[in-house]
Amino acid sequence: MSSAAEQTYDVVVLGAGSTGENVADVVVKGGLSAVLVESELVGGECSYWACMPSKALLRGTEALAEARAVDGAKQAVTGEQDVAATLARRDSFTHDWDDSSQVDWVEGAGIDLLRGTGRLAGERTVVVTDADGKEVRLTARVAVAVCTGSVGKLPPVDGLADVAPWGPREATSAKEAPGRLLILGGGYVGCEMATAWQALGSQVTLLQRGDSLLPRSEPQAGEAVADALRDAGVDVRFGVDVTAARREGTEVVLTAGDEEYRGDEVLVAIGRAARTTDIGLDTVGLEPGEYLPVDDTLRVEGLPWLYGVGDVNGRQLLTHMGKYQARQAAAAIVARARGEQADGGPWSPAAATADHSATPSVVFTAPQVASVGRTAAEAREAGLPHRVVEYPIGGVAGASLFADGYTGTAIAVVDTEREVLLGVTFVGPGVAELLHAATIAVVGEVPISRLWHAVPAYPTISEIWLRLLETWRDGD
Ligand SMILES: Cc1cc2nc3c(=O)[nH]c(=O)nc-3n(C[C@H](O)[C@H](O)[C@H](O)COP(=O)(O)OP(=O)(O)OC[C@H]3O[C@@H](n4cnc5c(N)ncnc54)[C@H](O)[C@@H]3O)c2cc1C
Ligand SMILES: NC(=O)c1ccc[n+]([C@@H]2O[C@H](COP(=O)([O-])OP(=O)(O)OC[C@H]3O[C@@H](n4cnc5c(N)ncnc54)[C@H](O)[C@@H]3O)[C@@H](O)[C@H]2O)c1
Repeated sequence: MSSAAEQTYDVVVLGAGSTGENVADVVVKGGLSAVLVESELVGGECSYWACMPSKALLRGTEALAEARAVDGAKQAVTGEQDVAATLARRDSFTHDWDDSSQVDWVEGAGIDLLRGTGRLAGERTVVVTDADGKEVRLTARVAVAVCTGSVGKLPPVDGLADVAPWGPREATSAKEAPGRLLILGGGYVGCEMATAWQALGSQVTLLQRGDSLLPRSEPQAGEAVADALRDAGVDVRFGVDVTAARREGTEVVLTAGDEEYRGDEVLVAIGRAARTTDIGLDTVGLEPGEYLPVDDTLRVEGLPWLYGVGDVNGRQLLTHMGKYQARQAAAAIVARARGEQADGGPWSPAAATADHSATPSVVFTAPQVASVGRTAAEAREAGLPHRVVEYPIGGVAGASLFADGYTGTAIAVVDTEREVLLGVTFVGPGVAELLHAATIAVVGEVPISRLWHAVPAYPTISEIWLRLLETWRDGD
């Protein structure tokens, strides 16, 4: 018999990252009671070891590059980036890894917080163990939302675990730049962290297994980022399959075929795995370690009381998509608690439809890569009739004002039958803020004929939209 204290809520949310916070907030606004269970910091990876610190590390370099690209302004840039001040600014964004302000927000939102490690213990039940081993048994009247996120994967490389490799957490929270940084993986994390640490003083070697960076993006994006990293001094290597790792003194040595790569630290950034190995999935008939299999209302198939939201379902590993899923899942939970329907039909109020074909993302490299929807390769795989339209962003007046010698590319994938946009990618400085217009066009399936009436202000970089439309009309 357990002597655990017992508490009952309408909704139990396991994991108080950006996703869990939003599920709890929306169900409480919908009139339900909710408890958030958190084993580490309220706010999760995004606030402390992912989006916020990484973007804070990158922003100073970007601002300097922007100033240096404008004659008249560049003459005022007479010094180098201040690394200590950059790291201090990063620390201010993570509140020195103190979550009190987020705890205040949780309390203000009318959500209860329970600190400890939660595990499912059968239907609608979560047992939470705190640091002293004390247990609380939580029962959910309506739903349990699992929002435990993801963790960095470690490849099966001999000796890698013994060299104390960095993961994204170490790379975003390091207190100084390592002299030589090896990075395994040329995806989002690898490219952003190579950009950041090379600028902050490390000699970075980026080892990618395949033959391109950012392989899920349009190829032009990976090529532009690889060229820019090389120009910045990063040693970018493709086709590298690391098979062994060891430390020689303080030095890390990676072996790949006949090659050896030496550094002071190695960052492993080869993708993520579901954080579900030890959350009691076996007690409800699910496989530990797997992403949670959910429908479009984020409900786990076959378990009508269980939801899997955010990174933990593996649909789209992005903060804004986790928060979107949280809003949709919470809407489904509230509707169902009221006895209403939440059928999960495309674009309905409780469905995360955008996960499939309209996900926006920005890689904060230099140049930035901002994209939404399908790439040409994805349109091809989906069997959609399409044409690719491309235009150099430097050709518009707003871009040439933004930076002398602006180079960048815009790529639109157009559905040739329906004449709507399937996807858009912008590669270039300052393109992140162009993305939402593209997201609206893709989500709204705005016909090309109507887009001609969406007139970009002159002289902004958004005039790229006109050039894309003209290129489409003129058949390339
Ligand atoms: C370096 C890096 C940079 C990134 N940059 C961006 C970016 O710029 N933009 C973007 O959109 N995305 C970015 N991402 C992705 C983004 O960080 C994730 O998509 C997002 O954090 C997922 O949020 P989540 O709430 O689903 O999971 P998490 O943030 O991982 O939160 C899960 C929470 O659950 C808690 N938890 C886990 N297990 C238990 C348990 N058993 N009991 C109690 N609590 C538990 C954890 O402690 C954690 O607080 C980045 C990722 C990385 C690694
Ligand atoms: N700006 C952002 O929005 C942002 C930033 C960082 C991370 N993220 C999110 O976090 C996720 C995880 O990022 P990530 O960079 O870890 O994963 P990723 O999937 O983006 O990239 C991993 C890369 O590692 C390569 N790889 C795999 N195994 C390898 C090996 N053994 N050796 C060398 N290379 C190998 C892959 O080819 C791939 O390009 C991203 O997919 C994204 O969803 C988003």
